[in-house]
Amino acid sequence: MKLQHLHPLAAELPDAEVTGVTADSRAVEPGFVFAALPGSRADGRRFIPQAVEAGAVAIIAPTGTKADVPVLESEEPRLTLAEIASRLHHGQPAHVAGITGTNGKTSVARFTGQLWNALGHKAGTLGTLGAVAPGYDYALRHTTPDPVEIHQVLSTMASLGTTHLAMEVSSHGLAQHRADGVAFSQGAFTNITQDHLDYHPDFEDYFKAKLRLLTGLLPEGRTAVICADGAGADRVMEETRAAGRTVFSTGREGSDLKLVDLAPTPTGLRIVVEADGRSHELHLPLIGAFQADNALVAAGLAVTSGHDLAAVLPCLAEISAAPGRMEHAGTKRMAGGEAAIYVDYAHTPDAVRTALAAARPHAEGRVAVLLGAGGDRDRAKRPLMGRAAAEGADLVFVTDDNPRTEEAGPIREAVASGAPGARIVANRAEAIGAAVDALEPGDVLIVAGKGHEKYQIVGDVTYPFDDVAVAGEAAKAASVSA
Ligand SMILES: CC(=O)N[C@H]1[C@@H](OP(=O)(O)OP(=O)(O)OC[C@H]2O[C@@H](n3ccc(=O)[nH]c3=O)[C@H](O)[C@@H]2O)O[C@H](CO)[C@@H](O)[C@@H]1O[C@H](C)C(=O)N[C@@H](C)C(=O)N[C@H](CCC(=O)O)C(=O)O
Ligand SMILES: Nc1ncnc2c1ncn2[C@@H]1O[C@H](COP(=O)(O)OP(=O)(O)OP(=O)(O)O)[C@@H](O)[C@H]1O
Ligand SMILES: N[C@H](CCC[C@H](N)C(=O)O)C(=O)O
Ligand SMILES: [Mg+2]
Repeated sequence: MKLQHLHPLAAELPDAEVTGVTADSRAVEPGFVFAALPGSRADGRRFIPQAVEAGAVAIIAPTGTKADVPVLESEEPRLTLAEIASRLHHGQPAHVAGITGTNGKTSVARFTGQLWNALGHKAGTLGTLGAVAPGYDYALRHTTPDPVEIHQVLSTMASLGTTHLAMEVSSHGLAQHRADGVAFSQGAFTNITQDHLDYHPDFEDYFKAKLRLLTGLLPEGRTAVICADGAGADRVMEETRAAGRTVFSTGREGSDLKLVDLAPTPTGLRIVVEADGRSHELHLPLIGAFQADNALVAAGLAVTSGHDLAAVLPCLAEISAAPGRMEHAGTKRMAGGEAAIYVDYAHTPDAVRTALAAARPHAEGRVAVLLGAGGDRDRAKRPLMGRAAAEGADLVFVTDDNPRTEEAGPIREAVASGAPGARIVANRAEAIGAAVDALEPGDVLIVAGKGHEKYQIVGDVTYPFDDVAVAGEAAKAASVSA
């Protein structure tokens, strides 16, 4: 594609044939445009000489940047990169729902994809679990990858015939304009509570970043499905309406798909929903009351994408949870009865609270929890996660969860400072073993924080580690044989 046709900022530049775009100088090939972005660890402008050496024909960079090749000077270079990536790797599924919120994005994306597939579409998902569509499965390092990767994935999915995509949009992704080149047809907002205050200067900045999906990236006149329950939901709905987008609200406080009753059953949740002036009773094959909120947001996306409620609701009976979200990992069998062990991806204070509340109705005995907190991430959430654990569980084990480049001991101490009486066991496998050993008949254990993750990151090394496998083995080892 011709450089001049790529972007208005290039219209007056000398012409060149462009073969690709990247923000990483190490990935530049002849004919590429290199986006030189000031970052948190490095300044991309330092790598302009290497990029030119490798064959870059133009540079995207902040206003005032000089180079030996033409420069697209931009006040918002990350936005310009996203716009150019979407033009170069053009084509996307015709219908894209963007999903944000602190917790529940992966679950909503997965449910929405399942509903669309059940309704006869070729649907995919993009987010924490990678990019997945019929005939396509691609691993991603980020929930919302950088714009070049987003548009390569979207373009491939479209060429494989995917018509509908449910896409998670993280606050980092929003703050860094990673998804600004995507044409969203619908938006969704699950909830907002504390996370990522290592990256966002304060909660307000985090809130505004998330809101931008609905008030900025989603075009005016489009519909946003919003869970009306929880702190912040009123403001999200108000600002979304004020920005000229239509709100479809769900949950106990919702007015379009209203949850009026919920009861756990041995295999899931029985819910009653009011919609279109009628009451509908449904069974969801999902463990955890919070999953009803996620399922209703997904149902809202399916309905507002053009399906009758009467067609959508029966499909909810067939949905399945994302791996690592209240996933049953094993059962400890003892002389007097059994104790169940679930793995859950709760890694924020609110998610820990929610997961433990979800476990309580399934426990005839005590609720136990095992948790840690990630290194190189929000430090302020650590004692709050500990406190949520102490308040929601009868037994707390604190251990490691991806210490990354931080010293693990102080992270454990910070979590435990919110949970007096917690047992601290550094090694995660040993901690899981100790927690399983402590279980008595009727107890339920939640192994929190890593969910589907198959690794433990210590320093810069990623070791294989799988909560589901380790907990399953521990349950077997601790069980009395029949
Ligand atoms: C804080 C953060 O989000 N940082 C992301 C951001 O990095 P950055 O812009 O600060 O990059 P930097 O390392 O300072 O480098 C600046 C620029 O120089 C370039 N560079 C660097 C070295 C070199 O030799 N040549 C070169 O061109 C880099 O490519 C970059 O463009 O852009 C990079 C390229 O896209 C990302 O890899 C990086 O993700 C870091 C590693 C990360 O861990 N991000 C996590 C926290 C994240 O994004 N998580 C969210 C949310 C998770 C959730 O709640 O679900 C996600 O969407 O996954
Ligand atoms: N609607 C909800 N309300 C509160 N907590 C929830 C909700 N949905 C999920 N959770 C909790 O959050 C955890 C993560 O869920 P999920 O992976 O769906 O969220 P996410 O927003 O995609 O997370 P991430 O930001 O890491 O990608 C779950 O394991 C559960 O503990
Ligand atoms: N997307 C989240 C995942 C956190 C999962 C938890 N296991 C951790 O490492 O903190 C993050 O990167 O903050
Ligand atoms: Mg996710």
